[in-house]
Amino acid sequence: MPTKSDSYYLGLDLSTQQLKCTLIDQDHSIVLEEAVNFDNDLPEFGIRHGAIQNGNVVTSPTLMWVKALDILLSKLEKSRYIGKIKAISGAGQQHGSVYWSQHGIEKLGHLDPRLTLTEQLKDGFSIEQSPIWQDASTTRECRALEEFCGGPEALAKRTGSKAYERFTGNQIAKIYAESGEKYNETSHISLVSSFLASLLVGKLAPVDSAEGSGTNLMNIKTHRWDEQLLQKCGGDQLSKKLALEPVEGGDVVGKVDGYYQKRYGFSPECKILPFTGDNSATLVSMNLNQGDCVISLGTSDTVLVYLKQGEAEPTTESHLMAHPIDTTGFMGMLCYKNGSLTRQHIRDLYASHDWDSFNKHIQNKARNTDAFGFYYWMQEIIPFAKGIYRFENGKQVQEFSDPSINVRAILESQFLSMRIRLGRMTHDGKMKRLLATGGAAANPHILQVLSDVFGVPVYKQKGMNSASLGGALLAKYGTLDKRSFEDMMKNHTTEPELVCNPDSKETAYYDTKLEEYIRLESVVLADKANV
Ligand SMILES: Nc1ncnc2c1ncn2[C@@H]1O[C@H](COP(=O)(O)OP(=O)(O)O)[C@@H](O)[C@H]1O
Ligand SMILES: O=C(CO)[C@@H](O)[C@H](O)COP(=O)(O)O
Repeated sequence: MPTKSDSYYLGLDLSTQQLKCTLIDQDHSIVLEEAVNFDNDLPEFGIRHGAIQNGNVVTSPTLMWVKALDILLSKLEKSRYIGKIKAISGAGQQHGSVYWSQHGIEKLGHLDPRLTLTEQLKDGFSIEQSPIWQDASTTRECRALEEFCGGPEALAKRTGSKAYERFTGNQIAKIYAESGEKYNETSHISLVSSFLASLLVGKLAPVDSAEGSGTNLMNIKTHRWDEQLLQKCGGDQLSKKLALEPVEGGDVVGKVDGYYQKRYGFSPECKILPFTGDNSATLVSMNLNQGDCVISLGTSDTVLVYLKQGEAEPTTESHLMAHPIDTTGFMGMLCYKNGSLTRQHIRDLYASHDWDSFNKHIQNKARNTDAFGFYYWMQEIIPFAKGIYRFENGKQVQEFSDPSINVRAILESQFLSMRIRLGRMTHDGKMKRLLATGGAAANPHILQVLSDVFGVPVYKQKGMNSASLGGALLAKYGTLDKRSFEDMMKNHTTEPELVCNPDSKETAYYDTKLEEYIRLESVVLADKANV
């Protein structure tokens, strides 16, 4: 795509299934998008959907992420923009953690441009499998942390969230308790986002405060690590292993390491800005108006809102996170584990492994029976539940009278849960628009059901990946003398495009189903098998 700009900004996104990048020019036009898909491009790591699952323990090989960066950069090297990139920022899947050995940190500081990162960092980690956000194996550590703080509400008040299995502090607490030797061998701990920034800057990079709020270790008011929580989760050594206090979006971390200048031709002036969480970066990319709500349908499903100071109270089913650029504002978030992969599972069972057949079932709105389903195929986050439950005409059933009902039922169930819980998080604040993103937002039929359930129009942004676009915008933001995100976005914001309007008859139907959904969910939660 021809462009007159001489300044480019690169955003990366290391998410569950891929490493993606977006390059924008001075006017925020996207000039390049690239991706490395872990399952397709890196099968030698033995992953499925980017991860290795062993019961409730879910990890990704740290070196796979390093190799993905090698591949992505060699793709970028062929583009003519590389020497004109002024700054890089980006995002990572939230909560995942990386355990550097002393050897790894030393290697990172002396990278040899003749070799790949993979060759040099292959022995760089004290723990080779990084725990990721899908892990659900730290329930014991979660309850202990809540008890230590005086209960889930007290922890939520202090850190923005009650204890969650995937949150980094609880993951570290498990390693500290069960793998003492490995813990002692760990020189530094990064989050996925700060890990990617560290690779680029050639030294340990701090987390940003948005990422700090996904750990259960950072005080949500001061944006500083909470010494007592560090002590509880990782003993005396944790403060040293985290090494740096969280920083705010726009604070420069450093310049790109000489390795990337010599090997790929990056400018020595190219700045590295703090990396943030993928959801936080998505929020930045959308530049929300009052009444906007982001629905991300990626590997996870998330619901994101921008809450200004004074509008935000932590709850025990949603997350309050520091906003990546508004130091006094927040991102309110709901996160579901049974997102795209569970929809894919239902597609494979009931729609011949094919999205077109799945969409045909969505379009069949004949409601001959009153059907509800709850699809906690993987251990769900909200509510904490596991198993698949179906109800037809008020009675629990093994399978629906017409099994293809499962296709609409999973979508309705996912979106009703979001609508009900978003209402609780925002005290029934009226939403005017839903901004959809993530892999499943490519499917307009799914978005129509979303629009019908919420009764509001659904919009979509241009570009394939909003988290890496958010990263590119964060990169540009960090190069401005006078930092105002609003000013930066003025004249450059492309309005998202309308995908669908709600069908008022459908919305009226869903309005009558909210109470029944809540009742049946409580039946599911009361099931003894579901503990
Ligand atoms: N046409 C489609 N309809 C529904 N879901 C889709 C479609 N295309 C892709 N997806 C889903 O998108 C998911 C990947 O989402 P993405 O946001 O790229 O993942 P990541 O979490 O790695 O960022 C896939 O697992 C797939 O289920
Ligand atoms: O755990 C969370 C948020 O708390 C997830 O949303 C991860 O951040 C993974 O993101 P995707 O790969 O699904 O984008």
